Amino acid sequence: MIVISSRRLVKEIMDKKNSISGFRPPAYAVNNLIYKGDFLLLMNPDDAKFRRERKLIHQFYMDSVCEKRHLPYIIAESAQLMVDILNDSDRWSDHSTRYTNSLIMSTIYGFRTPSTDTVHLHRVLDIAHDLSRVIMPGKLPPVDIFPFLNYLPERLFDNWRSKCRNVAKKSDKLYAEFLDHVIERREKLGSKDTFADKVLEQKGDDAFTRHEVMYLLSTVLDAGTDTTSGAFNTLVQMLTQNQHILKDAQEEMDQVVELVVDNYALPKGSSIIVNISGLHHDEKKFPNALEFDPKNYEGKDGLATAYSNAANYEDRDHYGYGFGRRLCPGIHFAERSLFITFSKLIWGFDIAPAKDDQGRPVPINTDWATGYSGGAILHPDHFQTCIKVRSEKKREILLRDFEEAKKLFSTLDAPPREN
Ligand code: HEM
Repeated sequence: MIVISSRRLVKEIMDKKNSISGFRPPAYAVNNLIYKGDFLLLMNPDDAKFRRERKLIHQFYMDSVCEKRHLPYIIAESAQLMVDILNDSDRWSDHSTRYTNSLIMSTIYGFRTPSTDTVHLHRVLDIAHDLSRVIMPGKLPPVDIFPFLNYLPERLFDNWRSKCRNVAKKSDKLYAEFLDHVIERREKLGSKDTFADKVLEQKGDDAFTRHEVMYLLSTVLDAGTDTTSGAFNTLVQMLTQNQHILKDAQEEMDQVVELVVDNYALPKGSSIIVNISGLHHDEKKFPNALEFDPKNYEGKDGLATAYSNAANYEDRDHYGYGFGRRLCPGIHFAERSLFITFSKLIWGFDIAPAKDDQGRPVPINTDWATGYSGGAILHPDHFQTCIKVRSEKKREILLRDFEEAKKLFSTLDAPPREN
């Protein structure tokens, strides 16, 4: 096992030698028992299916498509997010989950998640929760390292096989229902130019099996949901704790936005772990690395896409979207989504620490070792914050934006009913 904590080595190994470093170690339980070989994140770059899937994702979520097709949905969904926060600020985090789920669902399947009560949202979250409980470190026997464990009765290891199969059953049911909704719609109305339509339109050698389609779509759904809401929730936490940064950002926004709202040998087969946290806390690069300080990125005015493949490793901004062969194919989409929601939030709202009975700010645990948890993606643990609209005029603009967004929402399907 090799751990990399240097920008230069990330460039040399993960980017330049990506035909070697983009492989994945085996993960029998998840890959075979749950996803039956159809989980993109565990596929290897020499697998033709990996290349076909990444190509389709890239084609549908690349820069120009985001700009033309997806941006109106990002703007419309973020308008609802702002109004949801306006009306129900205590549940801002639930609303950010609804936002990310609805946005990606509408691009994949052509129906949205209008409220935090929408049934399919809870079914998606429930499966993600079951999955993270099954794969939590220590829960599965290390069959990838000691294959003989596979031959021992599963009851010795907390019935791990049955647990994986149960997750697969629940997940198969949900993603089959989503897919059938699209297939039925295509029979009646033809293509709605969603990601599912594009995948179903693949012909001949490029055609996917039903199971492959279900899990290509669900991978994009999962990869695009928790990641984006995790970033949003962490921003709210950092702004709650760093009032001076919020004020500076609001001042900047008010000036601009009142007009428009809108040399190592790597043994073959080694597992390489890029120490992203270490890279982001490198004191040579960021002397105040433990502070939330956007000034560390001063002058980097482009989206992360602009720096993700920088020839000089020192020019890269951050590694949040990965690197090389496995660079996040949703980067163009996610960047627009985060830029728009972050800007609207800062422009429209004051975000301040909640106060206790004696008027003292309620402390927030931002220790990265103890204050964050989750499955594959870490989110801040629950914290108290107080979010209030900055002025009546801003409230009016946010409500007006939402009325405009409803026109676009009416072109999408109603969420399918559970079978
Ligand atoms: C803030 C938001 C996001 C962040 C920080 C993020 C980050 C990442 C990272 C670090 C990886 C590489 C994981 C690995 O090496 O195993 C990745 C992979 C991936 N991301 Fe994203 N992502 C985000 C949003 C999205 C969105 C919106 C989509 C879809 C539109 C998406 C689709 C994917 C897919 C399909 C993969 C798997 C690629 C592969 O295995 O080769 N992501 N993402």
